[in-house]
Amino acid sequence: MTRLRRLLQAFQILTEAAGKWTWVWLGLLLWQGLLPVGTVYLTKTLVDGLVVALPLGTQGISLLIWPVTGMASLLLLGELGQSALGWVRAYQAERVRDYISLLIHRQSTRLDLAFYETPNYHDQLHQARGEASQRSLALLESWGQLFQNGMSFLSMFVVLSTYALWLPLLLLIGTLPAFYVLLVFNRQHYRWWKETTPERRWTEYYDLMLTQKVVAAEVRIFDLGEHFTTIYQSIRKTLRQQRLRLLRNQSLGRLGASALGLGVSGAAMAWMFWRSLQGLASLGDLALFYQAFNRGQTLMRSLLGSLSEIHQSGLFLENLFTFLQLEPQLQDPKSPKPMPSKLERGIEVEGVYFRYPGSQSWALENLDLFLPAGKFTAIIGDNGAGKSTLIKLLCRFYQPERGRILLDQSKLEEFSVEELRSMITVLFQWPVNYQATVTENIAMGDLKSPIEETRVRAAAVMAGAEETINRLHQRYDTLLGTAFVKGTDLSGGEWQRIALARAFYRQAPIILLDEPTSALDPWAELEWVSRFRKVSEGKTSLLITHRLNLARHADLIYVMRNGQIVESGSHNELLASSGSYAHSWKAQLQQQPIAI
Ligand SMILES: Nc1ncnc2c1ncn2[C@@H]1O[C@H](COP(=O)(O)OP(=O)(O)OP(=O)(O)O)[C@@H](O)[C@H]1O
Repeated sequence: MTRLRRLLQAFQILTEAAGKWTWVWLGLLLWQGLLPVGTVYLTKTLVDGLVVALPLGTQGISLLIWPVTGMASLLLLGELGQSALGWVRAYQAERVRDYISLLIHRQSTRLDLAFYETPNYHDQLHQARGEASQRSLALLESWGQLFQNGMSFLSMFVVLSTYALWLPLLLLIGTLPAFYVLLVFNRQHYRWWKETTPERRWTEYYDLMLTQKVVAAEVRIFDLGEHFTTIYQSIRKTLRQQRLRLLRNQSLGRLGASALGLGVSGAAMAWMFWRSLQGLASLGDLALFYQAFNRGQTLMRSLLGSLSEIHQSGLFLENLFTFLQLEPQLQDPKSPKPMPSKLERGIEVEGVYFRYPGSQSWALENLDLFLPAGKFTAIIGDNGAGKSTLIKLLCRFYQPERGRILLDQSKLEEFSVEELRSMITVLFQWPVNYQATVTENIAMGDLKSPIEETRVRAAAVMAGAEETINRLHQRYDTLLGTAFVKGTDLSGGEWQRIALARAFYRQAPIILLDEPTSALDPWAELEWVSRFRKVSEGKTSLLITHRLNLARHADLIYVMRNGQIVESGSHNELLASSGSYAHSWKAQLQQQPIAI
């Protein structure tokens, strides 16, 4: 029942994708489906006409004019129908492929970030994406064939039942073993395909390691090419052997089933010859029977073949539907609170505990902190202290397991996720280098409104990216990245400035920056921080950094360790308290006299 519902769902997707062309397609299939019975009848008329006309010599020609003209017209119309069907199918195929990609892409961006943390999600995505459009098209094709061949078979069924009712049944029985073999193989193949998803994803991973620019330099210097190739080939070998074994078993099964089918048609033909020898059937009857039985058998085979294809495609499409039905866990409340346009009090994090999905250890453990509205706060801390995790929670990519985060005294989950995120601009620790022009790279910070050149330039100035941009051959119109023709690459620090400009382009009241200067030199860093103070005036900003030189400019500094705040205060207060901040500050002074 579920399977039937799934098949109807798949059909619905296909009609949504192809629109009115689905009906044109069905009309053409009906037409093509009815053609064979017409041909069979005309063959009988022609043969019977020939039997009468031949003894009359040339005078008998008039008896043959209609059957011959009819036959020629049918053949011509058949060809026309076939060409039209080919075109409509190609059109549908394109639409269906794009529509399914659209569904998958929309769903991928709708789901929580947490989904990306689990291998299960990647398997599901791989399964949904890998075969979805291919299988939907196969389903479309199979339905078409089922419909067309079903029509033809029904008409042949009527023709054959005029000789004996058991003949069509014999056709059915002769094809059943082959159908059974197909069903069994479909299941085996699907099970194998699903179970080996992780292996196939590993091969994709090694393929990327061998072909992508980001890893090309390391692969060469550490001579990893042969290592990755060997692993790739070894996984592929196992997969290949398993699949070939499945195919070999299927071929053997199919061979046995076909032999049985041949036996059945031989018996039916023998019966008909016997009848004609007894004078119970004319020559035309014999020709009609031969054609009808022969075609009937082919039709029956492809009919059952289509059913088996539908069964198989249904199995594969199950993954697409499972994926499309995944629901984000972070849902908007029924009636979200209106978002304040400006923060009055600030953001409070109270007793927050958080573990990443599947992880046993706390990334944040009883975290308490306050980001005052309109102030510049900095967090410093060891690697793995939980600083980036805090940013992810503030953006509501995840939900704390315990504790709460308040924005102007309302819990984050009381707001709509989209509205909350539009209040925040973020520079992540590893920003994305988009293969797009400089303007687009910056304007991607806020594509909700049309791109404004003046805003783009202002953001570039704020991020200290203008000098770099002015050096580029087409300035703001230069395509960044080298994956496409005419693209230009930037240095790590230059890319970071572009990403920062993107963050500034979005004029949001909350600014979260995760190590924004990690790729900048110390001189640029100091210049950057004084500019940032001006840019962020009146905004609630949080800076995560390992550089005490930057943190010291903040109104409030937190020191984080093992998911907790261990020290807090202004630069001077922290120095006076002689804790780990003061200790690190002194150590840094001794090591980096130039940077201060
Ligand atoms: N996606 C993840 N899944 C599981 N654990 C994670 C994930 N991301 C981070 N962690 C773990 O959570 C803890 C906090 O990580 P986080 O990235 O917040 O540290 P951080 O303070 O930003 O470190 P760094 O200074 O190195 O950037 C670490 O122990 C880390 O191993």
